[in-house]
Amino acid sequence: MLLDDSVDRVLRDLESYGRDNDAREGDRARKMLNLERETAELLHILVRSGRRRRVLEIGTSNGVSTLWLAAALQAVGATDPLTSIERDPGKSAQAATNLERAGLASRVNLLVGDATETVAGLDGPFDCVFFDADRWSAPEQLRLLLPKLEPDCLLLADNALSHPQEIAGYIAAVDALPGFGSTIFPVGKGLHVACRP
Ligand SMILES: C[S@@+](CC[C@H](N)C(=O)[O-])C[C@H]1O[C@@H](n2cnc3c(N)ncnc32)[C@H](O)[C@@H]1O
Repeated sequence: MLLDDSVDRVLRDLESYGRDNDAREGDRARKMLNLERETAELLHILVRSGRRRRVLEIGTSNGVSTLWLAAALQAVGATDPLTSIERDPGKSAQAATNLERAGLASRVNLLVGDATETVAGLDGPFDCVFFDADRWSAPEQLRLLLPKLEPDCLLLADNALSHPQEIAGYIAAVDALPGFGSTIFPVGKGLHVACRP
């Protein structure tokens, strides 16, 4: 079991809520678009086994992946909170409630705003970044983050297989970075994983 029962219960509720909401909502902006459980498990294991401690998430939605990341940080005893960015204040407020329910609120700093603008104002350093917002702006966010990444750094991005054209710019930008190696895990919508060992 990767998670405490209390956290797992909240996530099971959110999975069911997200499924129903996204099936009902015609407006994409109102969908939760949560990470699939198997992708979230992989994310959790990578962060936890790699003992990541300074993690940034781009694209909170209502907090499904945020809970998985926060639980990984709790498991490794990280002292810094996860930073997570979302432009929709309503979704971020839902994430705050969900983190509270899971007992993980103190482990996350939720920021509301455009990801690129917000990233420009962050100090870092980060040893892991999870990109899960719009894929077009991810290369610019990566560029802004480069001086704020620790030498030992893990970069994660969802939708590598579901949206290959949209994510191509991000993957090309990672490939152009000296010292990084990467692969795509064919899980869920495809998780792109890059590290600089
Ligand atoms: C795929 S969902 C994130 C799902 C979330 N990681 C989870 O597992 O629950 C993408 C989210 O990113 C947000 N988003 C998209 N583009 C953004 C941007 N440029 N800046 C900030 N948030 C953005 C959307 O509002 C949406 O809630």
